[in-house]
Amino acid sequence: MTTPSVDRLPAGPASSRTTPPPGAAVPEEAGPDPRLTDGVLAGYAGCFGCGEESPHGLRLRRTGHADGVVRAEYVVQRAHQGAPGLAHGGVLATAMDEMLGWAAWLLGRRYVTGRLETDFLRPVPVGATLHLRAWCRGVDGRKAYLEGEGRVGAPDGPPAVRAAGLFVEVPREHFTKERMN
Ligand SMILES: CCCCCCCCCC(=O)SCCNC(=O)CCNC(=O)[C@H](O)C(C)(C)COP(=O)(O)OP(=O)(O)OC[C@H]1O[C@@H](n2cnc3c(N)ncnc32)[C@H](O)[C@@H]1OP(=O)(O)O
Repeated sequence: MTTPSVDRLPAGPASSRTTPPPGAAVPEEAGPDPRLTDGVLAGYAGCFGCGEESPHGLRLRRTGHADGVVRAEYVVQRAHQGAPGLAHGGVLATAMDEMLGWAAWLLGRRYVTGRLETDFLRPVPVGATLHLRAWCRGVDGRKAYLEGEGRVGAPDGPPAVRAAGLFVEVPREHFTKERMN
């Protein structure tokens, strides 16, 4: 069995709900502002995507950002399997959610995922390093439109996952009002 050629797929997974409307501008990157987080999310160690205290988490490691593109690496762990030896699709979607979230927060406002769309292009083995990137395609009021991809083995390796998301700006209280403890 062969892996389908990604060249025959559409350029991105975006539906109309994750495509910025005409005229939506891409704002200047504001950089992570510690005042936005109030200690709630900045480098939150318990984060399943990036936290060091999440034992089975993805532990995404940011490798930098420039020109509006944030980059990270993710090494697929045994705890992240779906089929034997291969990453679970939901885990890969989580990695993309995290990446798009970072790209949104770099705009200098608080965002949460409203909608996440994912294309899975090829299987990703346990032990492989996924090279991830994400960027903003536009902002329209409270809505930010993000895109990203993950490539296997190298930044220019074969694409394994692509995502598009709609993130919605929320007030600080969003992160405290529904907490159970
Ligand atoms: C340094 C920190 C780094 C952080 C990285 C974090 C990465 C991880 C990110 C996450 O996973 S966040 C957790 C998962 N997401 C959530 O828990 C969000 C749960 N949903 C909500 O809280 C609310 O539904 C939400 C804040 C998204 C929207 O509710 P609101 O009442 O504030 O707004 P509203 O429903 O009026 O929607 C605002 C606009 O967004 C649109 N919208 C909202 N959800 C949508 C959706 N799913 N699809 C399409 N459009 C959507 C909606 O139509 C509307 O468009 P218009 O302004 O044009 O009318």
